Formats: sequence, C-alpha cells, structure tokens
Amino acid sequence: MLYADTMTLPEKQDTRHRNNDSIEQKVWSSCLDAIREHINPLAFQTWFSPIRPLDYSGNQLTIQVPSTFFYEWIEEHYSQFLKEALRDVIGPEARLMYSIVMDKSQGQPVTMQLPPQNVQAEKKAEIFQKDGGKADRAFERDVERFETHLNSKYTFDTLIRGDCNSLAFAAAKSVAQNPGQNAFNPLVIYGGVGLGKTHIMQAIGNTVRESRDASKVLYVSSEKFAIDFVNAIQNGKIQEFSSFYRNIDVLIIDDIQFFSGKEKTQEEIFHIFNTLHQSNKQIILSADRPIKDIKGIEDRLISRFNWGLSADIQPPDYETRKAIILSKLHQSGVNFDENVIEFIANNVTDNVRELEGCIVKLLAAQSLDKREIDLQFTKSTLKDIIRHTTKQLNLDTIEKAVCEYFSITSNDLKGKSKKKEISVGRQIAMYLSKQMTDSSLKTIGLHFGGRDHSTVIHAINTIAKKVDSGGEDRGKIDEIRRRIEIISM
Ligand SMILES: Nc1ncnc2c1ncn2[C@@H]1O[C@H](COP(=O)(O)OP(=O)(O)OP(=O)(O)O)[C@@H](O)[C@H]1O
Repeated sequence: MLYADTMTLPEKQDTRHRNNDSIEQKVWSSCLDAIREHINPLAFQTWFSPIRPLDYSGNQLTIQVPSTFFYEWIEEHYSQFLKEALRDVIGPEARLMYSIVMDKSQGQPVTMQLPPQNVQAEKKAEIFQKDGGKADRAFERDVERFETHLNSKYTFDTLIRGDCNSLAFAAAKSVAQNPGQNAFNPLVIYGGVGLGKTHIMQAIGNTVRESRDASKVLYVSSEKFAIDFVNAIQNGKIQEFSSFYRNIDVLIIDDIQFFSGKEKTQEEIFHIFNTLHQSNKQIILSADRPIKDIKGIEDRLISRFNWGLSADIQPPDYETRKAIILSKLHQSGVNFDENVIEFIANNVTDNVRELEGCIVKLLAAQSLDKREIDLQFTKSTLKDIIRHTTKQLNLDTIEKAVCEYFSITSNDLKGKSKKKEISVGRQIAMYLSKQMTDSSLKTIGLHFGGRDHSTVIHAINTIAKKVDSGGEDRGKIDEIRRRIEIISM
C-alpha cells in the first residue's frame, strides 16, 4: 500500500465504522460541505457525488473513486480544495488515500490504492532522473513560468489551425519568433467566448519563454490588472506597480473590454503602453469584439490599440471541430467511435470549451458506468449540454451533409454546374431526399435549384441503379446517409 505523506492527521482511535453513521461518512460529509462552496454545482455533481468514503482510521481518510481517470482529474483540478477541506475538518495533519475501482464487470470491484499525487514534486523527480544536471534548471524554469501566469499546456502544438483562426495563428507565430520587432505591435486577438483567444496568446508567451530564457513574459487578465491597480493606489504602491509593468518584455492582457469605463485604469495602461511600445517591447491584447466596438475606452487608447494588427477568431467549421476533438482525445490518451466524434462536432458548433466539456463529461460518465461510449450513451450523457438533440430531418439537413461530403457549396448544389462531383452530389441529394423525407418530387426539385419533377425522377433512378449495383457509389451514399442520421439525431 502506498501512503500519502503530504498530510498527516493527529492519531485518532483506530475505529472502523461500516454503517451510514460511520466516522468516515461524517468526515467526508463535512469535507463535501467545504468543497461545495468552491466549485460549481455541475462539477460538484460530476466529480464529488460518485466518491465514497471507505475508511477513516489511524491518521488517514480513504476515499473510493470510480476509475483512474477520475483520480487523475480530481488530483489535477481539485486537489487543493480537497486538501484544504481535510485540513479544516480534521486538522493540520490530515492524510488522504484513494482507492480506485479498476474493474467492476466481474462482480466485486477490484481496487488499487494510491496516494494523492504531488504533481510538482513528481515532475521534478522525473526531470531529475532523465536529465541529471539540467533537471533543476528545467524545473526552475517551470516554476518561473507559473509566476508569469502562463499555462504550459497552451502551446502552438496543441492549437488546431483552421480557417477560423488562420490569420491570428500566423500573426501569433510571427510575434512569438520576433517579439517586439515586428509590425504586429500590439497584436490584438478578438472573437467570441471559448474560441481560443487565451490559448493563442499564451502559446506566444510559452514560445518566447522557451526560446528566450531571459525574457520577462507576463500574462494578466484585465480584471486582475484593474484590481491590482486599485490595491496599489490604496496601499501607496503605485510606483512599484507602474515600474513592474514597464519592465515587462512581452505583456499579454486578456479581455480588455473589461477596461471599459475605468478611466484611471485606462490612464495607467496608456502610460505603460507608451513606455513598452517605445522600447520595442511586445504587447498582446484580446477582446470579445473588435476594438472599435468596445464602448467606454478613450480614443487615444483605441488609436494605439489599432497601431498593430487586429486578427479575429471565428467559430471553427465542422472539419476543424473534428480535428480539435481528435487532438483533445489524443492528449487524453483515449479514442472515441467515429459516430460519437461526428455527433459532438455536429452539435457543438460555437464554443471550443464546450467541445472539451463534452469529452470530459463522457469520460467521467464512462468511468462510472463502465460501458462503451456509443452514440446512445453519448446522447443521453450530453443531453444537458446539447439541448436540441432532436433535429428535424429535412432537405436542409440533406443538403448540408451532401455539401460537406463533396466539399461543395450550397450554391454549387443548387446551380447549373455539370462538374462530376457537383452533378453526382445533386443527384444523391435528390435521391436521399425522396428516401429519407416525405417531400414531394416538386418540393425536392424546387429546393435543389428550381428543377422540374422529371429531373428529380431521373436523378432518383440513376442513383437507385448505382445503389443496386453495389460498389463504390453505394459506399458513398451509405456514408452520406449515416452522416445525415447523425446530424439529425
Ligand atoms: N483551435 C483550437 N485548438 C485546440 N484547442 C482549442 C482551440 N480553440 C480553443 N481551444 C481550447 O478551448 C478552450 C477555451 O479556449 P480559450 O480559453 O483560449 O478561449 P477564449 O477565447 O480565451 O475564451 P473566453 O472568451 O471565455 O476568455 C481551451 O481549453 C483551448 O485549449
């Protein structure tokens, strides 16, 4: 058995209780009350409700989690709350042990006991073993990086490039290679919620930190900047505050729309901006809309924010969404069925954070249920996130699936082009419309470019023959039908 040595509880009587009023139940309930105050109800429900207290004896509380995935997730995201709660409830020397259910398909759960991970310490040990002398320096850099408020998981390698972010991506790479010495100063990234603005800006910061050890990179949210500024005024530390920011080499400020209406803060930003810009230091900003649309920001600041380049990020298209899902799965070391990936990519369209949320929720639910993640399971698990799961199967759905399959536009499909993939796509669209909907020949003809019903009959017969004869065409049609079914689930 492995032991957690991060916390040690005072010695208690070695009392083991197995009923509802057991001591482990009481300790755990109090911990849950403390944890509940810090995290949102959905996260609490997902991650803490399934945990069972198993034992409290000697100086240690043992909790049972449904899988190693659960254990790793809790350790990565909630260990701090857990430790604090234990300390509050039991005292300063608490010890925690996880019992992990490995497989409950064969009757009795098989459990594995693990202590909490001390991620930093483990990381240090790991680097040390691999690297000998360089280890400490690598670790020290990691620690410094934390002070820059950069999250090392946000890199260019983990950022999927698509039409939605291609300008922002290219500009960010260029800035990362040559901070302060390029035409993109400031670089402003703008776009809707959860589309990767923070990720792309932090990727610049991380790249600069990797390649230029001595550079002072700082990521700060506008909110934190504004709060620190007010505190500095109140504590008579405004001089230190100003000189701290004026000494940064790459200053990254997130969500600058938050400065709207904050005149004093804007004035401070104005002076910091001027000092940094004049000394060729790089400034990177993000906003939830174009700078010109942010109300309540002084003109002199707006004009400076427009000196460099503003690049937008749009919601990702279908192919990019799929690529993002695959990349996130790869990073988590898991794989989903193609149908499941397509279902998520089809239904979560506006926010990459929500795409990630779906993956996490599925993995969490699977750890509990220990069943395969198929389409049905996905639908029921994600019903709170994907609200409109049942869509009408109509001619628009068929049009969308056919266009995506052949990489053609809806104008192509409805137009007069006789190019092979367009005319075949059009015929398949009409054939599937007849097969999968109650639409009349007239309605189908009108929808696909105002064609008369004899053209529709010809298309249906042509494709029906291809389907009957099997082969490649049939495969294509089956695949498109499958995609239509997924879109309309
Ligand atoms: N193109 C992408 N490739 C891979 N991951 C992405 C991509 N875009 C966004 N993400 C991921 O989506 C999540 C949300 O991104 P991020 O926090 O950067 O969005 P944001 O635009 O800053 O959101 P907000 O407006 O809420 O601040 C992050 O985990 C990020 O890694």
